[in-house]
Amino acid sequence: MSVVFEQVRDKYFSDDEWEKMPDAEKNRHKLMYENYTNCDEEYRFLMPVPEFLKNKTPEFAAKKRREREKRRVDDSDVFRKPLFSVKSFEEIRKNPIRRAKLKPVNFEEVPEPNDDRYVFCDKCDTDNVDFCKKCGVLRLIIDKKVAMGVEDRAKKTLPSCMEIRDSPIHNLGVFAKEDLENNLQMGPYEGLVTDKDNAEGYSWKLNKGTLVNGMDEKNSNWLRYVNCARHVNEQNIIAFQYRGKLYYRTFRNIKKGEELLVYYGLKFATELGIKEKNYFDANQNIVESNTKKTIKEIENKIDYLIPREEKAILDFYKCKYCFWCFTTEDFKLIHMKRCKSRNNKVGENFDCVYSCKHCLIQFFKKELCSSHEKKCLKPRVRVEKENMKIMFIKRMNRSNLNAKNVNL
Ligand SMILES: C[S@@+](CC[C@H](N)C(=O)[O-])C[C@H]1O[C@@H](n2cnc3c(N)ncnc32)[C@H](O)[C@@H]1O
Repeated sequence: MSVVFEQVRDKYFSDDEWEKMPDAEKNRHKLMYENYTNCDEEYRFLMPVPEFLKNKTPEFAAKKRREREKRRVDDSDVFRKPLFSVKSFEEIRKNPIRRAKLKPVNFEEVPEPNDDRYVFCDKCDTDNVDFCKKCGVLRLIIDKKVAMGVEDRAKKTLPSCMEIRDSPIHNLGVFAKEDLENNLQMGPYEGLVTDKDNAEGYSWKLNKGTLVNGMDEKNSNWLRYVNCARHVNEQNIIAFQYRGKLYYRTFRNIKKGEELLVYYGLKFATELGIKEKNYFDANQNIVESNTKKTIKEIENKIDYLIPREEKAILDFYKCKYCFWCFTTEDFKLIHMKRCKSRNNKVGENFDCVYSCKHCLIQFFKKELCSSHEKKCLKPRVRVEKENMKIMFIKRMNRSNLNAKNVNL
């Protein structure tokens, strides 16, 4: 609104009058006001005074003043008031971009372990990661230590509790020379690791797709002689994969003289003439095994059962200076080159070594070993996935190890 309009309104009209007045009328009043006030004072007396300029009584002037005051206050309020009403903090919608920049919330997504870290426990009937917390790890039957490439290596690795001889099933087989208990672990199945299928019937296929071919007797172990069971009742061991390797284990007690028999899997077994239907047929002959010996009895009696703590001493590749143990000869040699104890030849002064019962690292001092054990966070565990997908291959035919094994 122009200044002249404001002057006319403020001085000569009440707010109500001004509001109701049409724009043309307001304009006319403005022009009359300008003409009159702009006229020289000498000649102004000649002009008629416009009507609206005349009604400026004291009451009217006081009323106009009040209206002006009120308007000023209202106008100043416009600047003080926010343009929008203030919402409570909760109601304010957060900016999604800002929210994205917030620090990550405090949670962790625990990765699912690999399939071959699950172990099925017969007793508890549960799948466990690494080992059954109630029943512990499986006990091992250790292969005899023979260098790779040696003539007849596979037979030479045979533990003293077994024998290899003619089998009524096929050519050679593995037989128990002693009563064997349930839950004994054997292996891993050794052989050439390859990507190619072969026709020999001595390969296991691992979950990742590679094959362990035990055909070559110089580069495999005794597990290659284990035949396939013809019926569920004569099966006494099952194969399972643990951390990329294939193992066998007993799932019931085995009598002295009994042949060790595993199930090769549906496809390969079918190829050998073992039909799935007959395999699980209850009317077939039942192979009995009533060998019930306490673990203590067996442990005390036989030399091939190695308690976990001793395994490191006998089976692992040991640095001759410091007694650290390694799972392969190569690792051991690498370590020995850098071994801190090499110059002192510390190891030569000790007849006895102490191994950690969790991770199998060895120490030449008992105190060192026990202090390590307290801290050791890597309990050595045996893992078993009985519902496995490992396959035993013969002539391009792959066969899954039957999941029914699990239910035996
Ligand atoms: C891993 S080898 C077992 C050892 C074999 N008996 C030997 O003397 O070398 C697998 C081969 O044995 C034979 N075999 C194993 N179980 C069998 C079964 N139940 N019936 C027929 N042949 C079997 C098959 O020829 C198969 O290819």
